[in-house]
Parts: sequence; C-alpha cells; structure tokens
Amino acid sequence: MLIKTPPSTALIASLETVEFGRLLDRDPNELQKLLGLCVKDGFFYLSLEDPRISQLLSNKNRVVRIMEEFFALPTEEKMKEDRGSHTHGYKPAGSFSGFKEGAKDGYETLKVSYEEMISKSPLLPSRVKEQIDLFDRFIGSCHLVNKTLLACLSDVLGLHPGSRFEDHHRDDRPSNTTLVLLHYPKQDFEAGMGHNKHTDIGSITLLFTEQWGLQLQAPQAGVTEWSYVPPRDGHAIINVGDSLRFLSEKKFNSCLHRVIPVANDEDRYSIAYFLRPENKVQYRDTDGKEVSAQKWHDEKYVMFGESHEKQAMSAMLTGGMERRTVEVASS
Ligand SMILES: O=C(O)CCC(=O)C(=O)O
Ligand SMILES: [Fe+2]
Repeated sequence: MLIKTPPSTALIASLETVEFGRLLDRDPNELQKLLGLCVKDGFFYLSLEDPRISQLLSNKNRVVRIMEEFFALPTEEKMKEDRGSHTHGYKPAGSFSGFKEGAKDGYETLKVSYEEMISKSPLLPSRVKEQIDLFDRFIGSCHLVNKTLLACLSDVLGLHPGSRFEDHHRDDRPSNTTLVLLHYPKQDFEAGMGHNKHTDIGSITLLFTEQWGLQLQAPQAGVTEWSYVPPRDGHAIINVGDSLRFLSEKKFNSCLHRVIPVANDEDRYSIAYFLRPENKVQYRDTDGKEVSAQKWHDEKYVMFGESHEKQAMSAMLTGGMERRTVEVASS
C-alpha cells in the first residue's frame, strides 16, 4: 500500500522509543526511561521487535485483513453487531462530534471486550467468533504488553503490594477493557470528520496504525499546535490515559490527540487496545472529584456525543490537559 504523507509544512512529532524486550528483562535504564516518558508527555513508541513478542505483530496484520473485510460489509450487516455499547460491538460513523466545529466524527468501530473474549461469550461479533483463536491470542498479547507496562511502572516507583497499578487492574474483575478496531472511510476532511481531540479514558492505550493521521499536542511544550505522529513499522504507540494519570495522582501526563486522515481518497485503519481499571476503582478526576472508573468511562463517552459548545465548557474530553497547556503557556 502506498502510504500518503502530510503536507511538507505540517509539524511532525518526534517521539521517543521504549523497547519492550528490555522492559521484560527489567533493564533499569529502560525502566527509568519509561517512567520519564510517562511523567513527561505520556506518549511514546514501543518497539515490539523482540522475538518473545513478535507473534503480536504478525497477528495484528491478520486482524487488519479481517477488519478490512468487516468494514466493507453493507451497513445492515454491520448494524447487526451494534449493541448500543461503548465496550462491545459496532458503532457507526457520525455518532460523536468530529474534529471540526459543528461536524460529526468520521469513523466506525468494532469493539471486542477482554471480558467477553476470556469467557468466549456467544455475544462476540460473528467475524471474531469465526477467528476466535486469532483474536484470543491477539487480545492476550495486547493485554500482556499493557499489564507489563503497568508492572514496570509500579516497580520503578517502588509501589507496595496492594497499591501497585496492577492491583487496580485484576483480570477477574469487571472492567471496560476492550479492543477497538477503527475504520475512517475515505472522507472530505475539509468538511471536518476524523476523530475529535481527547485524552483516552482508560489506563494504557496500545495503538497500531500503518497510516498517518494521528496528531498530538505535547502538554509541556506550552504550544497548542498539532503535530503528526509518524507511523512506524515494528512499533506500537503507547499513550497514558486519564485513569492511569489519576491513579498516579497526576504524576503522569496524557497528551491531547485527535485524528485527521491525511488523504481524502484513502480509507484509514487503526487498532487500539484500551486497558482500563476495574469498574469499582475510585480516583480523583480532573476537578479533584472522587469518581469510579466506571462512571468516568460512561460520562466521558456521553461527552464524546455532545456538541462542541458543550464539550468546550468541560475539562472532561481533554482530561484537563488542554487547561494545563494554557496554564503552562501563560506561566
Ligand atoms: O485512530 C487512531 O489512530 C487513534 C484513535 C484514538 O485516539 C482513540 O480511539 O482513542
Ligand atoms: Fe485516543
């Protein structure tokens, strides 16, 4: 596939890289680097070239082929998988606000939750059931990567049992952890579609994308310009979400990000694995209010659907990071 690039005048983000293999070995320098990047911007590349995890990338390529087939189905077929849920099944394009004032979003998704995969639920999307071993292995590896990152962060911070990050993400407790397959059909982005600016709801997002379009604002740069994140073979993009930021008592940062596909004659595909805390976990949100992970998740999804005007009145969509950019810029 010919990968379209942004215009030569566009800003390009230069993100650092953490090597997953070194984290598995608990290399002290790599652990410090991981911590530093979570504290700084909470957005970086993760190299997955270690043989112990190489299966993840080959399975990812197989999942991309399946999602291309799924999203090419007629709308009525896809709507059979719509469960009116933000954690399970299909979401058509246009249900949220897009990146441009007054316009809707331009992406559809298929979601496969960790819980339903583990229990091999009959409610799983039929395409997933047809390839259950592949999805089981793929979700298992994504889960392992994100849990490893959590364990490394707990180690390097010297957190004690009971208050380690993994203690808020036990595998046998209900959570909104889910795999999301995203498709941005060819769109006239001048009309404003894409994916509106936000920080992620959960703890750690593992993102795979072979195409340009993802943009971010680095929180400490004191600027509000958007820069494109280059896709990089053999790597995933990691981003710290609101929940881990709150659980770290805001020691960690998140980056505000959005998606504007760069070519209006090309479909864009991406895959995100959202590790989220147990639903009952409590933390203090952007405004210092005590809230459960479940409530933060549900309310933030409601906010994704609100008008831009309403979104601008709250720090929820931006996880407080936009406000922070303004503070830094004016201090
Ligand atoms: O499609 C992408 O590259 C990113 C999607 C994203 O930011 C999200 O779903 O939270
Ligand atoms: Fe996101």
